[in-house]
Amino acid sequence: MPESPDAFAIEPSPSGRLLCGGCAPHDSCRLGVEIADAQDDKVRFDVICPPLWHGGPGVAHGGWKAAVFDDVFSVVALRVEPRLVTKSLSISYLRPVPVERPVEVLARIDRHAGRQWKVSADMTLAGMVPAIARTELRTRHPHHVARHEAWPARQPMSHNGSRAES
Ligand SMILES: CCCCCCCCCC(=O)SCCNC(=O)CCNC(=O)[C@H](O)C(C)(C)COP(=O)(O)OP(=O)(O)OC[C@H]1O[C@@H](n2cnc3c(N)ncnc32)[C@H](O)[C@@H]1OP(=O)(O)O
Repeated sequence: MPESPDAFAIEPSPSGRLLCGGCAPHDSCRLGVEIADAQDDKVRFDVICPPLWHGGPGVAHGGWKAAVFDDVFSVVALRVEPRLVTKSLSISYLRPVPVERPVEVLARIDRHAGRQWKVSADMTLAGMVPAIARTELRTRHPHHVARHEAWPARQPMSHNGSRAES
């Protein structure tokens, strides 16, 4: 019998990294995120924006920063709970971040009760804070992925044969 999609959980890679599904086969984070120091409820990350993720000339795309925050938030909480999803993500973009320059991100669990997690982080570069963010995570329901797979199949078809949003 095929394994349930909800059996999925992020486990350390062969080199001990916590990686998303897209990066796990490469055994490296394509966003440029590495754990520098981990304590119980906070983790410090060394991060370098690869040139691929530039937006304006020589500076990181805002979507890269968002993905970095989403990633580090999950890593902090994944060390306690392997089955998580992001419910909300809020970012303040305060300064540009140059590509290929080391930045530091410090993420901390502010609150955890039941399925609910609140985590926040600061990005720092040479004593400046170019971005801060906070998130709400949820521990996945046991059938989270299976429900999401079933949901599009229930949506009505549009005229061109694709499924309509509802
Ligand atoms: C480097 C280490 C690895 C890092 C990996 C990268 C990390 C990336 C993490 C992510 O980005 S996860 C992907 C982005 N997040 C999502 O796609 C989450 C989508 N949203 C949801 O699944 C739900 O909104 C959520 C589970 C967050 C809701 O949680 P809540 O606790 O606020 O609400 P609740 O569970 O009570 O569900 C609210 C409503 O949604 C419904 N629901 C919940 N889960 C569902 C599901 N799986 N399928 C369909 N409906 C669902 C639920 O029945 C209910 O419906 P009603 O309002 O009608 O009662």
